[in-house]
Order: sequence, then structure tokens, then C-alpha cells
Amino acid sequence: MPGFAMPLPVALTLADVTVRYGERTALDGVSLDVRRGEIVGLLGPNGSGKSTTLAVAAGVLDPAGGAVSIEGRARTADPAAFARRVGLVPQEPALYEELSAAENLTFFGRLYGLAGSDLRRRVARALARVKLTDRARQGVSTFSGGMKQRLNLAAALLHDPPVLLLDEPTAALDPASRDSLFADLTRLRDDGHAVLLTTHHLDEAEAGCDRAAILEAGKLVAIGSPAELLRPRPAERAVLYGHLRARPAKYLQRAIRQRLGAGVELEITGRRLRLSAGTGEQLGAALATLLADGLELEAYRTPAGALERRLRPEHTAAGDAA
Ligand SMILES: Nc1ncnc2c1ncn2[C@@H]1O[C@H](COP(=O)(O)OP(=O)(O)OP(=O)(O)O)[C@@H](O)[C@H]1O
Repeated sequence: MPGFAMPLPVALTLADVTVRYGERTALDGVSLDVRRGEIVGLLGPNGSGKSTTLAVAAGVLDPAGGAVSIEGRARTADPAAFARRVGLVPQEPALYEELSAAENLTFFGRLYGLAGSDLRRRVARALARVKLTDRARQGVSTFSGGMKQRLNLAAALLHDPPVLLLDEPTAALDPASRDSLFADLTRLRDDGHAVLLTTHHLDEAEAGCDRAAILEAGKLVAIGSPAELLRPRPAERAVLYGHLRARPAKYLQRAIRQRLGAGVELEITGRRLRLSAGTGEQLGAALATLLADGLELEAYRTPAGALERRLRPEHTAAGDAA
């Protein structure tokens, strides 16, 4: 949180939130504050409750217990006012391919009840905030995944909400697009927005978030600066973050998980991958299994050196990863 001596005001508050889906408790007493001028990364394994937390924060899911408020005003007191103060960016860009960037935003703006010169001004400002002004008239079908994701973010900015929520915004992005998206988020943070995003990647939280919160089985088990959470522990596991050429089918993911050794964890979100094991040797063997099973890695890095290497298509031997 650069540039501010005083603690920034809390924008979003989740207080002791519990969510159940039938018998299953998805969130169990989660309390979390997000301040204006900070980016908080919500981390945790598949099924730990990240998307559910965002849905509650966006006001699209009612918790069974606890409360959600923005700047001290509870959602239950005025749901419409709450909705105006929060912008949700879904994981999959919800855009019309045949329309231009500006036409997409105009369409969404009308859904929010905006019109006329106010709408035109807001569309221009939202495009500028994600650095897409010079692409305003271009058809979305020609956009890269990263540009679509930034346009998706612009749609959530039209009504200028103080709180921005992003569900796995980088899951389908290559490393360069991910950096551009984080540059947008950093500018929005510096303009005083409160940003809460979900990610599987502690390295991403380290690089782009002011604080990280870790969920495990519906409970918030740690929150702090990424550096605190990343401080090396004696029994640290070997971890590799990767970017896949294509999103693997669920059945393939299941088959691969079964072949990996005990103690090896594989998390896949979209095209992003996190692989961890007790030792570097086990990690190397697990990576060899993935490659032998046909998963194609475009790029990967290990958090210690934060060293990113791009793999050429012919790099399929495990030795390349060492
Ligand atoms: N609509 C639903 N009905 C029943 N159970 C659900 C539903 N949505 C989520 N769950 C369960 O609630 C728990 C939390 O799910 P959630 O999607 O919030 O986790 P997540 O951390 O976002 O996972 P992922 O990383 O896979 O997206 C999981 O056990 C999941 O199976």
C-alpha cells in the first residue's frame, strides 16, 4: 500500500461468514477485511471455498450465517445499494465476440441503466483504465485472451464500484498477459479501489498482492503479507508453477493424479498448473509423469528463484525442468 501513512479505510467486510450447500459446509466462519488501496489475494486448493467467498462478497449468494458489508453498510440493509458498490469479474469473459470493445461496454452499461453522454463517458473511461482505448472499435473476436480479460474488467468498472472482485483472473492467461492485467489492477488499487481476487498461485500473490489470505476446507487459516506467508519453513515443499498449452480434460487430470506418487499435489485451474512434492527429486519425477502423459507446458517457474523459462515445443524431456 504505497504512499499512505494512515491505515486505509475498510471497504469490504466479511464477518464470520458461513455458507452451506446442503449438508456440505463450504465456508466456516470466514472473517476478512479488504481496504481501499489494497489488493488481497485469496488462495487455497481446489474446493477450499475461494469462489464461494467471492460469490458472498458480490452479494450473489446469501450466507447461512455472518454478515457482508461495504463501508459499514450491510448488504441485507440495502441490496441494491450494495450491488452498485461492487464489481464482479467472472472467470470466463462474458463478451459478445461479434461486437467491438466499445459496443460490448455500451451493451453492459445499458443493462446497468446507463445511457446517453454519461454512458459514453463511462465507456471511454473504462477502456482507458485497462489501456484498450486504441482498440475501442476493434471486434472482440480478434482480441487475445489477455485483452478479453481486461475488457471483462472494464465492464465491471462501468459503474465505478469501490470494491472489485475477480475470480481466477489469470487462469487462462499467458505470463505476459497476466503482467498486463496486474498492471491494470495496480493502477486501480492506487486509485483507491479495494481489490479481492482468487488465485492458486502464491507466486502471483507475492508479485501482485499486498496481502494474501489462505483458505483451507472453508476456513481462513492465514492472512498476512505474501512475504510473511512465504517465509521459508524448514519442511518446505518443492513447488513448480506452470502454464499449459491447453486446458486438460477433467478425466485426463484425474488419470494423471492417480499416477502421481503419494505426497505429490497437482492443482489445475484453466491453463495454470501448480505441482508440489516433498522433495525436488519427487517433483522432477512427477513432472516427467505429466509430460509423458501428454500435458504440454508452455512456461514454468519455481518460486525460489522466480525464474521463468519458456519451453520450446521440442522440450518434452523432464531434464529440461531441472
Ligand atoms: N453449487 C454447489 N453445490 C454443492 N456444493 C458446492 C457448490 N458449489 C461449491 N460447492 C462445494 O463447496 C466447496 C467450496 O467450493 P468453491 O467452488 O468455493 O471452492 P474453490 O476454492 O473456488 O475451488 P476451485 O479452486 O476448484 O474453483 C467445495 O467442496 C465444493 O464442492
